[in-house]
Amino acid sequence: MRARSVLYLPASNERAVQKARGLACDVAVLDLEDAVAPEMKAEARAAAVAAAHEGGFGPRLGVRINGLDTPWGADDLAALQDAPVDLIIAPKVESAAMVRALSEGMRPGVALWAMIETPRALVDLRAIAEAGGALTGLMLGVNDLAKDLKTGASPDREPLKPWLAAVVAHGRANGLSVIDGVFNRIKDEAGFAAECAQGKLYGFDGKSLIHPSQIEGANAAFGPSADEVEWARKVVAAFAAPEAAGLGVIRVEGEMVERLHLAQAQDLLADL
Ligand SMILES: CC(C)(COP(=O)(O)OP(=O)(O)OC[C@H]1O[C@@H](n2cnc3c(N)ncnc32)[C@H](O)[C@@H]1OP(=O)(O)O)[C@@H](O)C(=O)NCCC(=O)NCCSC(=O)C[C@H](O)C(=O)O
Ligand SMILES: [Mg+2]
Repeated sequence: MRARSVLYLPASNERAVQKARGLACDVAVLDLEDAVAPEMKAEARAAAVAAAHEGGFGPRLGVRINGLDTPWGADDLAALQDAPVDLIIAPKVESAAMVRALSEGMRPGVALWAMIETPRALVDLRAIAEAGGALTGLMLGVNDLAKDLKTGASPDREPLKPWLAAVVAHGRANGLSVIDGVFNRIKDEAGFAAECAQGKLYGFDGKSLIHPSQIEGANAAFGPSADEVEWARKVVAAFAAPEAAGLGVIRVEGEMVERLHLAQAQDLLADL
């Protein structure tokens, strides 16, 4: 299922919760972690459970819980046991054991996305990605990562590039969804578009978002472009032609095309 646009909103913000119901994001995530002040944690948890029961959020609803090593994480997980959510997002996952502990506390059928946002998670990325259980996705947390790595500011995320590639590689190797991190400058449309394009280039399925104004750009950037759709149709048509019967490789508009490209084209068209 598509996850081009993954919109966070504080579960404690009633107005944002209401607004999210009418938005075109692929996943809405009610946040219980960093967007909620410590004194509001219990109230936000109850609001998230109530909002989930009320429903109306579009394709998929997730809740980002607090870490199990905080005073709130276990209660968050327990409160979500009977709530109709599709996804639980766990912040600051640092080990396979953490993935297993989270999975054991979840209702079967609910998916887990692990946030990769600490240096320890980078070092143990392989074990986390291979942990199994309910894990179906990796989500980059660029704010925490930049803070803990002590990287400098950079217009094109220069210091994070190895980790963008590593998260995609470990995610793909294990059949997981891979979601890029947030872009904080809400008004910087050009910067956001450039970062979406970069995320797509690295192989991410979609982007974490913080404001409704970012949804349309993310859906466009992480969906196939008109040119990609046109090319996919040409590849499928070329392999369907009688002269391609029995061939593993053909030439389409001057380019070598193999059956792996046919499979890629068929996948792209199936997702439309
Ligand atoms: C960043 C914001 C606090 C800005 O809020 P505000 O100034 O109120 O925005 P607007 O006035 O432009 O809002 C216009 C309307 O849109 C609604 N709205 C705003 N944001 C959202 C949202 N995310 N989802 C749904 N609806 C939203 C407002 O309510 C207005 O509605 P209305 O008045 O009815 O028209 C705010 O955008 C915000 O809180 N964003 C989400 C912040 C968040 O969840 N952060 C935590 C996740 S990101 C993170 O933690 C990163 C990661 O862990 C890492 O380490 O990198
Ligand atoms: Mg974070």
